[in-house]
Amino acid sequence: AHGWGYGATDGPDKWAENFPIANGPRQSPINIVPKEAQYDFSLKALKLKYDPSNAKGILNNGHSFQVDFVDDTNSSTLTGGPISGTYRLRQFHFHWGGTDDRGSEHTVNGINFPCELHLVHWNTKYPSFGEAADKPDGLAVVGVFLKIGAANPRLQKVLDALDAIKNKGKQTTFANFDAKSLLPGSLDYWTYDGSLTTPPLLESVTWIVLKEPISVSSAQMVKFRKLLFSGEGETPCCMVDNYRPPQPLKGRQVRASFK
Ligand SMILES: CN[C@@H]1CN(c2cccc(OC)c2)S(=O)(=O)c2sc(S(N)(=O)=O)cc21
Ligand SMILES: [Zn+2]
Repeated sequence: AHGWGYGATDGPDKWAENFPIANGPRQSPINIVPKEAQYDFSLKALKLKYDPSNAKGILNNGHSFQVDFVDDTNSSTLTGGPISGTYRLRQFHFHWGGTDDRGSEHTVNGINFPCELHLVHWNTKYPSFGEAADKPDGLAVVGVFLKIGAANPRLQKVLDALDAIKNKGKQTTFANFDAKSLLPGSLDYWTYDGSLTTPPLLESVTWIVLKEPISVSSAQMVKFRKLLFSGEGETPCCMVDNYRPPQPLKGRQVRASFK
């Protein structure tokens, strides 16, 4: 079965056995070296328009937890930035570590952050998310680093919902949430062509990684780590270190929207 995870026997080093694209030419995440990123004056400003009423539910999918959005209209969209056309917000989720010194997927000058937020959008030139997911311009994911500092009140509603979805497969309603509230003040970004960072590792993602992190406190990080990879009745296994390490750049150019 395509059971994959983040452990010693099913983790990132084993994914190529079932998903050979793991060794492909445009895999994610990557280490971002700001000095090697090329400023591209033609890159547009990111335009993120999110409607809080599109928030639907929150789910523990056994790899992370995700907040799902109704995506049958263009009321929550990403436009501008490095992409052309309109991409719809599908879900957001996080990756984090067992301790505050690791957890992000992208790194900057080799530095890990304790957590990374991904806002997943799909290209409306395709009829559905499923159709878009394996096309080279199918998905656009906005990545936001979380840095240890003051407690982030914008995260609290998400963290307070986690007690209800402790185990794999559990979900609950999650209404009226403004995903825009999770974004930092600056929308300066790095962008490059990449992939899903989890199986099926499809090379369909235009990555848009924001330069400015948002804050999270150590106490808030403890709440992420109370989630379980395991299902109810299984041996409890803490959901931590659910990140793929940086992958080879293989000649790709990372562009910057800022000087
Ligand atoms: C488990 N994988 C996540 C869920 N998804 C998923 C589910 C089913 C099929 C599929 O591809 C056909 C993708 S997803 O596309 O929403 C994404 S994006 C993403 S990340 N870390 O690169 O931002 C992780 C996942
Ligand atoms: Zn992700």
